[in-house]
Amino acid sequence: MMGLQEEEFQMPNFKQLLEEKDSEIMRLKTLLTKYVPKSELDQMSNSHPSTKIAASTATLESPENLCSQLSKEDVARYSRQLILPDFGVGGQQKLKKASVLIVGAGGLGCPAAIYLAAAGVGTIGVVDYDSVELSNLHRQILHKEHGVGTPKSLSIILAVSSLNSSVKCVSHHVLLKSNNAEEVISQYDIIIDATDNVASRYLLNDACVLLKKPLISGSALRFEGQLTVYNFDGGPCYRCIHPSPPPPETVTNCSDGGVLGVVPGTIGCLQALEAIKIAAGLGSSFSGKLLLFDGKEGSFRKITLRSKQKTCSLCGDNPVISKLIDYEQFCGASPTDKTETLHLLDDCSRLTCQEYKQLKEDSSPHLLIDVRPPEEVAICRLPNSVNVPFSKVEDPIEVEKIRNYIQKLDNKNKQVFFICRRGNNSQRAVQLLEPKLADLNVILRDIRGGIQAWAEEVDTAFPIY
Ligand SMILES: Nc1ncnc2c1ncn2[C@@H]1O[C@H](COP(=O)(O)OP(=O)(O)OP(=O)(O)O)[C@@H](O)[C@H]1O
Ligand SMILES: [Zn+2]
Repeated sequence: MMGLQEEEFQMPNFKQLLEEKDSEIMRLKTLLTKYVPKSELDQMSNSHPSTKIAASTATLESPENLCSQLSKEDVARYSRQLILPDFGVGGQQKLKKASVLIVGAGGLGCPAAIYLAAAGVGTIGVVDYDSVELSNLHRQILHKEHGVGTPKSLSIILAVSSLNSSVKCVSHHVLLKSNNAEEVISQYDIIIDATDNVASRYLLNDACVLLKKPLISGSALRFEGQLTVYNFDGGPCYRCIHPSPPPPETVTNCSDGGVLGVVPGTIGCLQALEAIKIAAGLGSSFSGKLLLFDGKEGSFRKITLRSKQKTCSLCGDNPVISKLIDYEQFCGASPTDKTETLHLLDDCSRLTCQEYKQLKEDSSPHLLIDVRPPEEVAICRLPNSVNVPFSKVEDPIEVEKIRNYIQKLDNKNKQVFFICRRGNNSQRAVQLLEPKLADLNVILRDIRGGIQAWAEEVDTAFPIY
């Protein structure tokens, strides 16, 4: 390792040495074998080395030329990757010239950004409209406690530039939408999708196909992650694989499903790796392939995807999409819809947190059923609530249990309240149980906004998750 490093530090002297001694020419040629194809070197040996090498400088980017573009600091900083046989000075130069846009400064975007900066990608752009929250810090590892409340895109570029001040960092504090996506994306060579919603996936895919940019797509939920590269090297685009979006209610986000921080960390690093490979001219291992990572099993699987489709409405033979569309309408959900708010029940079947608080203070007999999963109930719960997870609310054993609780209530107007995290499943539970408990002459109601509204409106010391 040291040998190569030392030789590269001496590069500026090579030209002079070349004119003086043939032995030095041989030494230079040995070094050249690392960067110049053998056929080119053979041709060089038939004529005067100095002229041949000068000619090759223009076309082949000899190390002499390449190294003159890397500063002494660059050589020292990147020395461990400069000596990589398939990467070398040429790869480093390409990285330095490359620009990568990371859309989403969250669990995937943070690790991707920091590894790209460490590797020496010339320009890194970061897009995010959101600000740092405390619940981000377990996985969005470039944001800091003192940065809670600051724009995520700014927080990332501060971390990136303190690691590598030679990287040009650009913060785009915007929600990427149809009206601004092309303007931002067109400024970069490679795009990383580190977002968390379907509308953004289609938007990025369409913009990348229209602007002919490779798209490195990642996702992570619970213990599992996925990675693929779209619109690269003749491979499919996102629409080739998913011509239409999934129903919004079938999509789970990290805020509802949970995620272990290392999982997006792993996928974000792999996104950075693919970006580095593409930028350095090494290609990608995931065009038309999907990586499935299972953190619980500790397994990686790579499967082959459907190839690029001739019938694809975007990248096929007769495309019908020639400009960006309204993705919120297309997907039935906006990129900022973190949580759904359902209105399933009439007002008379709903209670506000304040009304419930009053009822408790009046010691009015009632039953409070918490329909969150036990993992969430273990985080926090209201006193005297019973837990019947929503997934089991129609289970005959659970229904029987609820009937027994109700029968033990000793007032005439038997009141049963349902609570969940945000007030959606509690409404669904009322709807499902009303017919099953009709014979008990009982009033079923839900608590609007759930535990979260309680924490925000009634008891601010109550945890929010
Ligand atoms: N169209 C978009 N334009 C800009 N930023 C986006 C867009 N879509 C998603 N994002 C950003 O992508 C990031 C994705 O991060 P991540 O999946 O880790 O979840 P989160 O939204 O920060 O957290 P949580 O889901 O826990 O609330 C978010 O910071 C979000 O603001
Ligand atoms: Zn396609």
